[in-house]
Amino acid sequence: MTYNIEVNNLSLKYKNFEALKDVSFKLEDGKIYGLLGRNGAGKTSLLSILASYRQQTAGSVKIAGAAPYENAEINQNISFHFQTNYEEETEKVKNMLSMVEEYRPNYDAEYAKYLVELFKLPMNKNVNKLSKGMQSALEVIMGLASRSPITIFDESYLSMDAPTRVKFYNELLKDQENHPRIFILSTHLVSEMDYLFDEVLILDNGKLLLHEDYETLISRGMSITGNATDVDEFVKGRRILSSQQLGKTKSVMIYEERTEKIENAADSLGLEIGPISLQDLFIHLTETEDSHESK
Ligand SMILES: Nc1ncnc2c1ncn2[C@@H]1O[C@H](COP(=O)(O)OP(=O)(O)OP(=O)(O)O)[C@@H](O)[C@H]1O
Repeated sequence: MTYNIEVNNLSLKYKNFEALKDVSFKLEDGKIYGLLGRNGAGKTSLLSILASYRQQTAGSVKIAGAAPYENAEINQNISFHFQTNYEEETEKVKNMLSMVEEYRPNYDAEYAKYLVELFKLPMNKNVNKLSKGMQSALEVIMGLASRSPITIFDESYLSMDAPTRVKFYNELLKDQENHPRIFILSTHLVSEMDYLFDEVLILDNGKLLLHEDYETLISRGMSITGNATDVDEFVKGRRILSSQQLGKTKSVMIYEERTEKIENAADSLGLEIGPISLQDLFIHLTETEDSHESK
């Protein structure tokens, strides 16, 4: 069975506040999705609906062709991991993992053991006695070892130190190759994690701003650098994301497909075309009025 996700015209209201507005997209088996958005954009709200922690106010969600809410068969195949408060959790690490094994049909105990050693987690320690980073590692281990067809990490790696996060990224890519499934990774660590994504979804104020293949998205942005007058002439009428000037040299980021025509035009003016990062695109595409004012 393939666990593709289809979301149509999804909306969510908390009393009168509309956290998600008419969101539609499709996610396919075997891909890693990056879910980006400014604080309060609606990422956790959306993920909570996909994982059936919440029910939408309007619209539909279909997973493997059926509505997931209160559907036990589907829900046992969706792992949702977020920054959990484990203050009250007095179980030992090994017991937590045994509990996960019981309700995740694809759980691989051998793989979990390997991950526990990789992340150096003490099996016999109570979960509430672990450091924050170790608790994050436990979340990640539970998520990876469950091998759920849909695995969602909502910033669950945030407390890990940088080397541990890299271990997680490497492991995620390795395991995705051997056991492909849908991963959804919500993150603010855009520049650090962008290489993991097959596709990117950006939420902005509860709306889906874009859903694109990573490579296509990156090829849509570029920086144009050169003599300020020539750069200004070149970018006239194009979608400008940002601009910087140092003396007579100007660099402008634009949002437009990098075609041969553009390359030739820039070349004839002696302008340099450079790539821009997903982080740059994300920052400028989700810029608000107040961030313009603070410039
Ligand atoms: N239980 C709730 N009751 C009322 N409003 C809520 C509730 N949960 C979230 N919201 C609001 O919904 C909006 C979206 O919140 P959400 O947590 O989904 O955003 P997010 O993109 O995950 O943010 P962050 O990056 O800061 O974690 C915010 O304005 C938030 O205040």
